Amino acid sequence: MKILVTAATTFEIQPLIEHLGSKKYENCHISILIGGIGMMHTAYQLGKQFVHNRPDLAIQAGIAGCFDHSWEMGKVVLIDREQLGDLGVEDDQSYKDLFDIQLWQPDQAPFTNRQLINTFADVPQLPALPRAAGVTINTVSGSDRTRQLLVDKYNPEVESMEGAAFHYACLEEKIPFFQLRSISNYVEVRDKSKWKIPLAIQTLNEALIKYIEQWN
Ligand SMILES: O=C(O)c1cccc(C(=O)CC[C@H]2O[C@@H](n3cnc4c(=O)[nH]cnc43)[C@H](O)[C@@H]2O)c1
Repeated sequence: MKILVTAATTFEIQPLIEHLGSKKYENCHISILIGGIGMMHTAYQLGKQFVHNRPDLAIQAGIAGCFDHSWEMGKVVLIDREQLGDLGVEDDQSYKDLFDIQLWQPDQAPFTNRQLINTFADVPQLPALPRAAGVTINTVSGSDRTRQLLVDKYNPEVESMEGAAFHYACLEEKIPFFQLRSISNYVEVRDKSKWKIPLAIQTLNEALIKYIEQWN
């Protein structure tokens, strides 16, 4: 079993990297790919990786913002669907995405009804974690206007900068996959002092290590 673990930055999966150390698992081989922040880097790195070293399972792990203030920081979720939050056109006061202006069709592969859905088919021993809807953007949302636009249009629970690119690449290549996100902040008017990045990294890596240890 070849498992690829990918993250935007080394920082986010450093505890996993240290845990793996020189460990050898009998039943699997784990590769790490640091793909960089954002969709462009992620798509390029994954595309290259899948050509040269196609995994049996791909896992994307990272921190993220959440829209619901009742969620606790450090909550870890599995993303079961992704949408692109800022690929489109401005039309005076309104924003239209590529489906709205019919450049893309709602069910064009690998989209289903405008979404990049993970059915988790063929994922072995899927972690029993809450599932959530993701939206992926190029600019971390930091205003009430943008937050409301995304909520009204996509009804997301979690925001990241890489999720949709990962879903797209895995769906296109038919590689079983799952995306783990740990909440580091609320999507709100930007106040970096409220972000809980160390906590989110800790809980993210606990979930990752728990999953990987099943193969020991
Ligand atoms: O502004 C800063 O000083 C700063 C310092 C460290 C990290 C950041 C980020 O914006 C992290 C982006 C990174 O983490 C994911 N992430 C985390 N929270 C969010 C969010 O609310 N919206 C979108 N992405 C988020 C993202 O996937 C990136 O990989 C800033």
